[in-house]
Amino acid sequence: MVLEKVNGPEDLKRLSLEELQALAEEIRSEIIRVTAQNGGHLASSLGAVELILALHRVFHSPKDRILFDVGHQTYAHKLVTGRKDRFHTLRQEGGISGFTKVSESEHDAITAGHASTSLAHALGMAIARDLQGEDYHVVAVIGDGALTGGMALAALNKIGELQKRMLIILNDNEMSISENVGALNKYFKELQIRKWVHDMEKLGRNVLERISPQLFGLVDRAKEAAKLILHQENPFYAWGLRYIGPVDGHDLKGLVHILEHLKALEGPTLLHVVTQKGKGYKVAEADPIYWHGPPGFNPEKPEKVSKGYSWSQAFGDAVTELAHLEPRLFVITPAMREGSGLVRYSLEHPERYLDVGICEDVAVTTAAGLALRGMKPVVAIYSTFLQRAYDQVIHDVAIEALPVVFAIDRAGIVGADGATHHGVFDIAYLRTIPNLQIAAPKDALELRAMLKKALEVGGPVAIRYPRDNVERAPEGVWPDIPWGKWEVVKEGKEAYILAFGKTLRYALEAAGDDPRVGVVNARFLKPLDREMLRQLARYKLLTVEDHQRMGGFGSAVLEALNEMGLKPEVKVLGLPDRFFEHGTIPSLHRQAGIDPEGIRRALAEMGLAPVHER
Ligand SMILES: CC(=O)c1sc(CCOP(=O)(O)OP(=O)(O)O)c(C)[n+]1Cc1cnc(C)nc1N
Ligand SMILES: [Mg+2]
Repeated sequence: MVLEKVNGPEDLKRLSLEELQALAEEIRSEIIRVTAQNGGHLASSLGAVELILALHRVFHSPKDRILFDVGHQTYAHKLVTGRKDRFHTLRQEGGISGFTKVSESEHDAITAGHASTSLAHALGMAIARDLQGEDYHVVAVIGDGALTGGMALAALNKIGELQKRMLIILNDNEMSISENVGALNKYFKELQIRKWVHDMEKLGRNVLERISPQLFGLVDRAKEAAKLILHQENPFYAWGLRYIGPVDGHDLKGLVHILEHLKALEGPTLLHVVTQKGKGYKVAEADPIYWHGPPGFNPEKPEKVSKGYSWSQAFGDAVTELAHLEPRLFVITPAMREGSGLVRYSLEHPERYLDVGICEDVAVTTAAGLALRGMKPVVAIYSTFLQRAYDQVIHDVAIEALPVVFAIDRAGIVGADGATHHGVFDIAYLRTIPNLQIAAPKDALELRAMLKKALEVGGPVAIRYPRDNVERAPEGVWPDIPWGKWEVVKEGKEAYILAFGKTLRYALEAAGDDPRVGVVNARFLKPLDREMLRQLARYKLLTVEDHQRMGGFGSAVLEALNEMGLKPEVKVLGLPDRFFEHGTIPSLHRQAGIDPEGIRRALAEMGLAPVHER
C-alpha cells in the first residue's frame, strides 16, 4: 500500500509516478469507504484526487499555501497531509471537519464551507508575502461553480490589476451541485470543444502540410491574427491573467509536468483543469448530483436512499402548487435547486424559475427587480447562505418594502456540515430590519398557510424552517391562520414555554402532562403577538429557539415586555455565544441545552421541577 508510506506531502516527492498513480487509486477507495460510512462530499472529492496529488507533489505545503474554495473537495488533501489515521472520523462529532479548517491542520490554508472566498484570501496572502519579503507560492483551487460567485469575480479583477505572483486553478467539471450555470460556464464548454477541434486540426494539419505547406502558412497567419484580436484563446485576458488550458485534470503525469513549469512564472496565472465529478466511481460519474453529498451507502452496492419527506420538499410542493394559482410568482435559487426542494418546481414552471449560480446577493437583488416590475418573487435560500446577501435584503428589498418572500431553509443547527453551515443567525440579522416580517411554521400545513399569505400581505416576509423531515400536508389544502397571531397548544397554570419550529416539539415533550406548564406556538417572530404576550405576562415565561440566544426570539420577547412595562420572570434558552462544530443535530441541541432535557432543567430552575422530583 502506497498510502502507508505517506505521512505528509513531502513523502509524495519520493514516490515514482507509477506509485503516485497507484496512490490515487488507493485514495479513491479510502474516500469511498469512509464516505459510505459517514456520508459526505463524495463526487467532488473523487474528481479532485489527481489534481490534489499533483499539487502536493510539486508544491511544498505548509510553506506554500494551497487554498481550496468551498473546501468540500479536499478528502485527498486531508489523507496526504497527516490525517489519514483520523479520516474515518470525517464529519463526526469530535472528528475531522468535512471542509478545510485552519485550526485543524497547518496544511489547511483557509477555513471554508461557503463558496467563492479562495481568490480574495489568495490575494491577501500574496500581498502579505511580498510586503514581508517572503518567498512562497500561493495556489488557489476554485471550482467552476464557486467561480460564479461575485466575490471570486471581483477578486479576479483586483488580482489582475496588482499582478501578484499566484496560481489559480480552475477545477472545471461543469457542475455546481446541480448543472453549473452562467455565461463563463457556457464559454468553458465551448473552449473544451474548441480544444478538441484544435487537436483535430493539428491532426488534420499534419496531413495537409504534406500536400501544400504554402496554403497552410497563409491560413495559420490569419488565424493567429484573429486570435490576437479576439483574445479568444484567453477568456481571462481582460482580467489581466495568463491563461493556460484546458488540460486534463486526471492526467497526473501531465499535471505534474505543467505545474512544475507554472511554478516559475511571475504574475497571476490561471490553469484551467477539466475534471469529471465523481471520477472513478461509476454511480457518482453517472449522477454527480445525487452523489455530490450522499448520506451513508453500501460501497459494494451503492444505491440512492430516500431521506424521507423533508421541509424542503414540503416547500417545493407548496410553491409549485401556488405557482399554478398565482401567475406572478417567480422562484429564484442561488445554486441550490435540489437542496431547496425545487426540482419539481423547476420542471413544472421553467419560465418562472431562475438559478443565478452561487451568488446569493444577485438572487436577492434580482428578486427586488422582479418585485419592482409586478412579479411576486420567492427567494429559496439556506439561512447560512442568506448571510451573503444581508445588505441586499436591507438596501434593495426592505427600504421600499418590496413584496419578496424569503423561504429560509436549514434554519437552525444543521449537523455534519458544521459551523460554516448552521443557520443560527438569521432571526438576529433579519429582525432589526424595518418592514420585514419573520415567521416559523410548526408543520407543513402552517408552511403552506404562511407561504400563501406571505404572497398576499405585501412587503418582505421571511419564513424559516429547519433541516428535518416533516409530515406531508395534503395537496390543495391552504389553511387560513390568523396572520401575526400565536397559538396556545397547551394550557398551563403557572408557566408558558414560547417555542416555534422544531423547538415546539421539544417544548411539548418537556411539558408532558404537567398542568402547571403551558406551551405556545410562537410562530410569528416579527412582529411578535404582543396581545397574547401581554396576557401571558402574568405567568413565568420560558423562550426556546434553535438560534443564537443573543439577538434572537428571546431577546425580542424581553424587549417587547420592557416596552410594555411588564416584568414577569423570563428565561431565554438558545445557543450560547460560540460556534458549534459538526455533529448530529440531536447531540448539538443537547449540548446547547435547547432539547427537552434542557427545557426541563430550565423549568426546574424556575421552580417547576417535574412533580415526581419535588
Ligand atoms: C458544500 C456546499 O455547501 C456547496 S458545494 C457547492 C457547489 C460548488 O461547485 P464547484 O464547482 O465549486 O465544486 P464541485 O463540487 O467540485 O463541482 C455549493 C453551491 N454549495 C452550497 C453553497 C452555496 N452558497 C455558498 C455561498 N456557499 C456554498 N458552499
Ligand atoms: Mg464544479
